Amino acid sequence: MKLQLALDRLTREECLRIVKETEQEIDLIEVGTGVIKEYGMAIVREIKKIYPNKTIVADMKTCDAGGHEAKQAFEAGADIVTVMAFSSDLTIKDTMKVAEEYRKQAMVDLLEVSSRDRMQQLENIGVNLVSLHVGKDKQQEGNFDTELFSLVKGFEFEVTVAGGINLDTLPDIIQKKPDTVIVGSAITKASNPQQIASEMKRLID
Ligand SMILES: O=C(CO)[C@H](O)[C@H](O)COP(=O)(O)O
Repeated sequence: MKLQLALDRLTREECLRIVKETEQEIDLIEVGTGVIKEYGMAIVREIKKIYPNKTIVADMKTCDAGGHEAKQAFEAGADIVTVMAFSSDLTIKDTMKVAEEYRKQAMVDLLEVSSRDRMQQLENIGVNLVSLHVGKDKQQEGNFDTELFSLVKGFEFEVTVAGGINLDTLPDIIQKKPDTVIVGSAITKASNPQQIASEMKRLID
């Protein structure tokens, strides 16, 4: 199981500091959507240059123009881009096609998807990497709940999970054996990010 650090609602300087403090503990670095909106592809390029051996996720949250946005991120050094599950199949297919051309990956974000029919459609079009995700706003009603795993039960997807995951909720999530756990605020807003990341990594390993 891998640990993905999500950099959201942070300045460039905060991003660089937190990654530096936690680099030994984390497997993947996610450049969050808001950070990309603030700094563009420049920050993806900068982080990849400093950490060439880390897998960089550009959380583009693409919902249209999939091929174009995927190309932008891969050209900047991203290894994985995100595309929304509720977008058109054509958008998802174009994103995956570009990912294949670059020998990279597209991750389909399941935010607000609750239908297993949609999961079947995603499987049918060749999706293999998905993210079970409770969005930041929705977290006001509760953080990631392991009930969400029922959406992917019986499918062969590689599964990542995200949505307010912290040290209290992590043990139950680990029981469900996702491939990757994505953690943002619990690490980035901690007074000692390295300590929290280290405790999480210990639980995951
Ligand atoms: O994609 C995201 C928000 O849309 C975040 O990356 C994801 O939710 C993880 O961050 P946090 O642990 O703070 O919820």
